[in-house]
Amino acid sequence: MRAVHFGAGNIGRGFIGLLLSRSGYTICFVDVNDKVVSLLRQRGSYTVSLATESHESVEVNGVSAINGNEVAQVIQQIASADLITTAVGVNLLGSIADVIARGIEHRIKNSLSGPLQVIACENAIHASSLLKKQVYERLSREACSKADEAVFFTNTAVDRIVPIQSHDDPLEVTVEPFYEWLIDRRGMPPGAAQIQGAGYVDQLESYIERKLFTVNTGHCCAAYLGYLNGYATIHETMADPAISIQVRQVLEETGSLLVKKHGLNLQEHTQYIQKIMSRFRNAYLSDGVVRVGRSPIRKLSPNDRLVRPALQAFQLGIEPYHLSRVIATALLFDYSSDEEAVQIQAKIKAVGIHQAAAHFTGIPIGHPVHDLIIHHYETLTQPI
Ligand SMILES: NC(=O)C1=CN([C@@H]2O[C@H](COP(=O)(O)OP(=O)(O)OC[C@H]3O[C@@H](n4cnc5c(N)ncnc54)[C@H](O)[C@@H]3O)[C@@H](O)[C@H]2O)C=CC1
Ligand SMILES: O=P(O)(O)OC[C@H]1O[C@](O)(CO)[C@@H](O)[C@@H]1O
Repeated sequence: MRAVHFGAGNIGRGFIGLLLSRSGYTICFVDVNDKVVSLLRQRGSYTVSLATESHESVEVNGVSAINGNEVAQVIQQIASADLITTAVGVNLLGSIADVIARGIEHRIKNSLSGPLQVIACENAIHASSLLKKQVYERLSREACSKADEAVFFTNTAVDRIVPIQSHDDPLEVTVEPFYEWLIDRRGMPPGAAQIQGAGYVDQLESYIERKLFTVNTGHCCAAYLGYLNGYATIHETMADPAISIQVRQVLEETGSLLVKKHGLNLQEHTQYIQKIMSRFRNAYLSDGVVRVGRSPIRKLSPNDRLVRPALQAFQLGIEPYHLSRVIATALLFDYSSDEEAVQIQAKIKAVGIHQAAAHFTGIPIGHPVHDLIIHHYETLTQPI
């Protein structure tokens, strides 16, 4: 079985590559980082170590790599692949859609048989459907109808914390021991092999929202509060009892929404929250608040981990008081090396917080949730 994986970064090597290799796939990584590509090519392997006391590690062997700019070679790899996976960042899916479309056209033109499965392992709701749309925009109508029969874009939810790495070996990647990879059973090619360690579910939306509104909402809550309070890492931030309480409050709020919307069992969900908070406290992971808070415009967008649960909660009669505070802290994230944080600060300066909040969240001025965001923003920025 052959897989082509776009994005040989932290999650690509530390999670997706590892599980695919264990399941018997040979993996060809496609990346635009020359150093990573040439090292993977030279060695054909890399090390994954666990963020635990014993720091156990495993070798991932039999991998190859291509630079994403070597388009003809990427197309050749897609021609013979059973599976394409991605972990490049949801906003970058458009930059790989072209070569994937060309690979699919090549398969169709040369009557290469066998189904091709495509799984976009990004932190977003229905990222594979988004990638499908971007790929189909680049295909002829005839190719689209052929692709309908042979190419299966399968939605997924991926969960494993893999921070920015700082090893002497640039390929080594340290990951937390926990992982969850859930795949929508309905999007599977008939008779396709299952990936060992992944779970296959029928109602993916509830799992994606459970993960996005708990792991990712809680994580960015810790990140933005940590940043505002001068902490460097999530672990340090979570050791501050006042912040830990606020993370818990926001997760109780999203928990009420998830229980009401998806009928989750409250007791089980409470345990899920406890597990997530203990993952954030892992002392063997050094995860910077600026990594977890990265790309605040994406995180503030209407379908992401903050605004989507806030508006859904509001619609179900739950006041998103704590979520609104996290939104306000995201608007206060002024890290100068983050391009999106810089854009947000420039917008606030240019048009004021009321309009800027409406612009980034899509929540109009005058909406009760907008009022709540402004209330928190003003409280947080009040001189002491
Ligand atoms: N790191 C984590 O803990 C988790 C990350 N994710 C998601 O996985 C995705 C990747 O995140 P990370 O691995 O943390 O980021 P990363 O920055 O470590 O890896 C992204 C990789 O994609 C490569 N890339 C960029 N443009 C490309 C292109 N056009 N073609 C091929 N490769 C390209 C980059 O060079 C980099 O190696 C994001 O969507 C993130 O939200 C999901 C769950 C966990
Ligand atoms: O990768 P993103 O979407 O920028 O957000 C960072 C988040 O993703 C993760 O990397 C993995 O879920 C978390 O560490 C964090 O919640």
